[in-house]
Amino acid sequence: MRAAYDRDVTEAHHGTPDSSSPLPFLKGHGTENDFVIVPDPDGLLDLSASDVARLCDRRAGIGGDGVLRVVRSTAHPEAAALAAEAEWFMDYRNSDGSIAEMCGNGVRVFARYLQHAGLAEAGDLAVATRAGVRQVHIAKEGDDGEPGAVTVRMGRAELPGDPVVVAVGDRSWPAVHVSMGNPHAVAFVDGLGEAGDLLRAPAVSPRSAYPDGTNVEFVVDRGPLHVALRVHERGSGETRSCGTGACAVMVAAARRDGLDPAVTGRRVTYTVDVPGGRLVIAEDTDGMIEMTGPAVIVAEGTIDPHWLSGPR
Ligand SMILES: N[C@@H](CCC[C@H](N)C(=O)O)C(=O)O
Repeated sequence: MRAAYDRDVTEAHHGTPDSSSPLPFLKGHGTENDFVIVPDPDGLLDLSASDVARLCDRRAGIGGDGVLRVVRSTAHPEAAALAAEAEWFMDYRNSDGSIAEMCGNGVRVFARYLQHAGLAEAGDLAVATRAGVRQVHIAKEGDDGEPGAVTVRMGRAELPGDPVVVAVGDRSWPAVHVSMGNPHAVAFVDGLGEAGDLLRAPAVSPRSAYPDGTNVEFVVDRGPLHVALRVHERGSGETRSCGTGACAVMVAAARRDGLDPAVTGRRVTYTVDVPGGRLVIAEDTDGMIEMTGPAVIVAEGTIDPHWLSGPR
């Protein structure tokens, strides 16, 4: 499978989405936050927002919460300056085609793709993202053949401390404004059902706190150092998991619980349950946040370029 795939990447597709060459793709997920992975090592593809939305369409396309385009850093204008630190750039897009600064599950799935394609080995590697370079560790396969978990050093959280409010219908909750490179509003609720069907984005005020929109997390306690969340993602709707969201939740929960590693001098670790699984998130005394969880490649194939460039 890998040999055929390598041939596809290196020989079959070099062109734009409307060229006649088949376009290789893979499908992967991290705690069911799922992505269409598009290898484009030389940065030749110009995926428009509507191309991305079409790929992510769960009925008429492949389906995913977003697209991970895999580009050599040297071949992408936003990453060329990072090329000395990270060979590969994760060009992440939400399922509506919008660009986001960072995707925590995405970067773990991205690393798994590199390993799957023979472009990286288990161990440490660096990935360039719009939020900067992220260090990733792929654990070795277990004796049972299970792929090792993927850990990413997510950087430090920023908590501006401004009061924000999240509302769904006639219910509202005070929320914590957290940036993980991308924006989050974290609301502690009594039950995850309180957020309703989340078919539409919750209202967040003041809107000036989030000039570019935001991701919203609803959180309940499950036990000591253990929380669960639902998330409505900017640009993707409700998803089964959000890595940056889980990190934002971890930090908001830790501060609420009076735990700040920079003050206590002790690393703190939370278990964060998401609808699609479980993430383990730790904050170190220097503020560095590490997220660990599964990352899986489930399929690979080719996209018909005529379909992608066809009538909308
Ligand atoms: N699912 C992601 C976050 C993706 C970006 C987000 N929707 C945004 O617009 O900021 C994750 O795992 O972090």
